[in-house]
Amino acid sequence: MFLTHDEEKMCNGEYGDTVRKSMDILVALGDIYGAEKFVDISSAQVSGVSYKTIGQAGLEYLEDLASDKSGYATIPSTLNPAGTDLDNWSELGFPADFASKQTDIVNAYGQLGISKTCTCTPYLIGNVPRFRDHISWSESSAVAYVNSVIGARTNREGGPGALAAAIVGKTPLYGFHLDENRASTLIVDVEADLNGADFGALGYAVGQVVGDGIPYFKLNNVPTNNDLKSLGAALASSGAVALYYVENVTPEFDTIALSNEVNDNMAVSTEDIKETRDKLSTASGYADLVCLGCPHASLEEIKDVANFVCGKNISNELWICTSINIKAAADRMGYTKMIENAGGHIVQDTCMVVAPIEDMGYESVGVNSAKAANYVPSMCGLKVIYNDFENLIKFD
Ligand SMILES: C[C@@](O)(CCOP(=O)(O)O)CC(=O)O
Ligand code: SF4
Repeated sequence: MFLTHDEEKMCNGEYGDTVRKSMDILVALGDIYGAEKFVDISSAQVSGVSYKTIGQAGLEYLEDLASDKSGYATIPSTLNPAGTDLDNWSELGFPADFASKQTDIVNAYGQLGISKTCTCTPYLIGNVPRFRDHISWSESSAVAYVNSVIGARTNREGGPGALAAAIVGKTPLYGFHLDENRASTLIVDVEADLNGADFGALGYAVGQVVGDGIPYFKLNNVPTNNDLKSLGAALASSGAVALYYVENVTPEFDTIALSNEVNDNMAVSTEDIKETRDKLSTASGYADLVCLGCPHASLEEIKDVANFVCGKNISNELWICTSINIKAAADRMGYTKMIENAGGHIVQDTCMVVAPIEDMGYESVGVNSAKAANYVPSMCGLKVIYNDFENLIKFD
């Protein structure tokens, strides 16, 4: 890999040990993937935050890096969801020993200069790259969104790679950073009219077929940003999708998307969507915990749930997961009160997959996210029911 004089100094430790270690990771990635040089980036999004997923070894690695005090994030950078609501963990029933480890992890990231905003939808709250910006993001659903809906450029980074990029402010130039690798590989004709959880089912079904390719959707409906958030998350979880196009909707659908001839096609019917929806559930009836907000909920999604539950009594447990910022906006709008008065909670910083819900007495989880339906059984060992939120919430 070609290195500038300054990049060589970073590699030689002239900017301190944390920068040197970060360059080691980035140069290794660049060598593996055949990058010719580095590119400057404008944003980082760092996964590997929950104590459930990185454990004691991850905590010690971060504390070690932070204690050196020789390297800090040089660009706007946010964190992926943590394993607890960082402020209200006790009221919500999170185990105290887990919460304490979780706080230590987030504090170590904070000492490294990463914003302690823990969310998988940073594009809703201020970590918002511009069209064609080079960035380094690691949450797979956020990668799919930012590449596809915003048109920024990122690979599906791992947590350590994104952290290293946040500190150095650069990433190796390869893969999805290059226009030549952003052409679509599969045309998807969607014959079904889609609503709500259908978008996740579509993403799940197509992700299984396309793998790490780039699907190009022809839809009957004009999707909302929330629909695109669900679609991309599902594509990135059943497949390894980093980028998709929707005809007449997402940037570059009429330019880069079709710059190579696409020979693969698939059609998705109403019956396919129904079958996929059914397949995503491993239980029936009502779940004891309904957990919405995968990826983290937008204010509009919270508003819809608030209006739906207002004035009623919810008899299963309800969490709507989101960022601290959207929670604050929901508080001010009165949505939080409406949901709490009905017996539900807005839970910030965490989610049903990275929280230790399997240790909190729950057995089945109701979700309207195909990504969550895919991961809750494997990462939490719990049963899952996939449906629109209106069909998951039970009232007295
Ligand atoms: C499942 C996921 O959304 C959350 C867990 O990731 P992590 O704990 O931040 O590494 C990660 C991903 O899909 O990129
Ligand atoms: S599992 Fe869903 S809610 Fe949790 S971090 Fe991933 S996308 Fe966000």
